[in-house]
Amino acid sequence: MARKFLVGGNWKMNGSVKLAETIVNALNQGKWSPNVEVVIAPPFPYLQLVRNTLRKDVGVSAQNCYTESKGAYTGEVSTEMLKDLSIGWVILGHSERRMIFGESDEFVGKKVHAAVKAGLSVIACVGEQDAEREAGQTTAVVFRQIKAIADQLAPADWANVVIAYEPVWAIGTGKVATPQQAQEVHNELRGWLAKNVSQEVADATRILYGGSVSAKSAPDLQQEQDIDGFLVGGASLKDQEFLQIISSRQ
Ligand SMILES: O=C[C@H](O)COP(=O)(O)O
Repeated sequence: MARKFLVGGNWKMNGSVKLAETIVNALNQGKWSPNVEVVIAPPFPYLQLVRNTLRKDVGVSAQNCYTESKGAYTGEVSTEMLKDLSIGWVILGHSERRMIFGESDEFVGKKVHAAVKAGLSVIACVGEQDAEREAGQTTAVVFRQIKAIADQLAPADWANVVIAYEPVWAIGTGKVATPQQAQEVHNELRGWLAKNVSQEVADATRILYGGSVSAKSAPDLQQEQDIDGFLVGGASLKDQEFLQIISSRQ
């Protein structure tokens, strides 16, 4: 089954009105293969500006949301608010949320459930830390993380979930996983879905790679069978490089 290649740009806590305008203009004028879907994830304050000015065939994503639809949760943003702004996507379980803000596997699973139930599409992140890879625990860690998500979902919910495999040691370090390293884990994750959810879900679910993706590394990475796209951090803030990454796939 053909899975449409997806390139996501996660700005993290970076950007400004000016940068948002620059990236929107570049994407609005950009040309790429119809076989590639593009989603960008600016910080909350820029979501509306970006959604209102960006071409409609490019998705806009939040970088987080809460499990509840409204209430006394100071500082949080609900799925309903995202929908109110016509934001169709949310990134959940990013390693920075897990490590800096202490989000547990279970909490990430609950957020994914809440977002899918609200009708949002989710990019759900998993990935091991350096020491875990060194200790031979990569598979155990990503299986534990994906299980906590799957535990909250019905098989049909997977139609709106994309997995992003982001080894923590490769994020923002310039130390990109080799295509073989990434392919190996993507294949394990797909196998996990086949065994624990269904073969159909395993075949249809897109698994993105994230971690120091650049215009240089993208062409080789995208050739791997189980790499269905990228979640790009730093390079998504550079409009021309981001366009080059999108165009690495035909
Ligand atoms: O969400 C994106 C990833 O954390 C990758 O970030 P990076 O491309 O800056 O390494």
